[in-house]
Amino acid sequence: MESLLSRIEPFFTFQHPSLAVVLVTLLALLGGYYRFRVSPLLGKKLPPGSLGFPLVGESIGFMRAQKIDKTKQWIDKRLVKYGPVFKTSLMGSPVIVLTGQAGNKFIFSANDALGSNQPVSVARILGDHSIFELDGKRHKLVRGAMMSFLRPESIQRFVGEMDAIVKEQLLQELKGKDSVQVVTMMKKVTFKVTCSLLFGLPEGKEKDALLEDFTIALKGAWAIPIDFPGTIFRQACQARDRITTVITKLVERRKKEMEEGKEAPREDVISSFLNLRDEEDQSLTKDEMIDNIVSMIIASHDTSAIVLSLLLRHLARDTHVYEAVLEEQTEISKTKEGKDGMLRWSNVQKMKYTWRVAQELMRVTPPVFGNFKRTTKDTSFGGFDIPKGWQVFWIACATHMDEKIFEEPEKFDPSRFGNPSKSAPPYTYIPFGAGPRACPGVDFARIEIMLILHHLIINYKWTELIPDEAITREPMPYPAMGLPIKLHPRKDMVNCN
Ligand code: HEM
Repeated sequence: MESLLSRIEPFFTFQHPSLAVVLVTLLALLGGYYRFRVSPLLGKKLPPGSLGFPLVGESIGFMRAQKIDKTKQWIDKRLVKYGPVFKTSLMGSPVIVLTGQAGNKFIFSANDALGSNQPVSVARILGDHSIFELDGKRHKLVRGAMMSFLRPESIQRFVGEMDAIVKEQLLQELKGKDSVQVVTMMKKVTFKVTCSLLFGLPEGKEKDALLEDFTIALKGAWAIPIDFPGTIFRQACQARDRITTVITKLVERRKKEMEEGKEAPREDVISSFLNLRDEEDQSLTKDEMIDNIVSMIIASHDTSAIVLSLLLRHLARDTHVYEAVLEEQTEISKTKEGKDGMLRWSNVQKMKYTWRVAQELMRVTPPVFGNFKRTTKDTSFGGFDIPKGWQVFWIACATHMDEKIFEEPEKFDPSRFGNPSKSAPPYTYIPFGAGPRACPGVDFARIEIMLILHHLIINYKWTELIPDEAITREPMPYPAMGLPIKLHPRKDMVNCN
């Protein structure tokens, strides 16, 4: 009997135990996928669209379109095929794209079905405690600390200081040069302004290395989240780790100085974070501070650098707008308020036409293409179900280039702004987002952009060295070759204000 049993072959045998492990794992994954991804969707009316391949989704096509500045076309193709609400999958998450004024209003107004939650790659770079990930009381607490520096009343106090940093940096970047690469220069200047005014970061090699790491980290924030040697995402994660080390040292040094009773020359974001207490009198954790410092640096310097680079590109091509900006800035330079020759808040308030040019530029080429929210519960919009846990994506160009909202949208026309008869309806002009999570840095950015442009146009005319240089999005829209320009000085930078 025993020998008989030993001769009976089981119905199915595994020659290799590892094969069994693989099969069981696959079945478990499929079971999990069905239970968590498929079964909650049964019976729901999802918007039309394609989720593409697992994990990768439609990210490759989307990113390719970004690279050649054809993202609007990528969106338009889906708008035509599926309508104003459609589904896709980007950067590792299923996404519902909402377009148009109603879609924007649904996303931007206080809506308890929508929370903040970025795609996997963005969250890894900004950190789990970033303001972009926070909701409710914690979001209000951190945003309040940032706003204490970014509201107009606070900025007014340091416009002169900002002007001095801008002049010094421009002088350093431009002195003795007859050509310059605009993108690199603008990144350096805006990084210096952010780091000095908001964080008191000292000059030196560490600061230069930090700028390079921020550039790498930002590229990876919108990459496919494959953490494998050589991928953009892996490089970005490594850059983020190096950034964490530097900022941790900075926070610890400042904490020690505060404990020793040494006051910072001026209160900045780090000291404000260190002094912050929640309703239970608890301070922010170290990770909360680091993630929010990183988020603020990423949110602030690259966006302003883009607007400035694109402004210089536009002004080199559009003589009419260039002359009008020059005229306004020349007038302002004659009536500077500060006895020290620095521009002040009131001077910048007079730069009305120049700011309208920047606003029109951000309509045509929004620096932030769009952003993600995540549903905290099942919800619906436009007759479609949006399941809990899905990403919802708003897109600026979908309303910015809509001819029903902006007459002749392809035409560059700064007079759209400041003309009440042409003013855009709510939730349609959204380069800074809208609602309770709208960009808190809008005034900081406006002042910084106006100051930098003032000094450049008062001192130089410029021409592009690469005619018709294209735009690429990485994910921000930069001139593809960094916008090299030839400088034609009006007078010596050193003698001018
Ligand atoms: C031209 C420059 C800028 C543009 C176009 C811009 C655009 C935006 C956009 C579109 C959002 C997202 C809104 C949303 O998701 O609903 C945002 C958020 C944010 N921006 Fe800006 N930004 C600029 C400059 C700045 C500056 C200079 C700072 C800081 C000094 C800053 C700090 C932030 C922060 C902290 C958030 C998160 C707000 C929150 O979640 O409550 N930004 N910005």
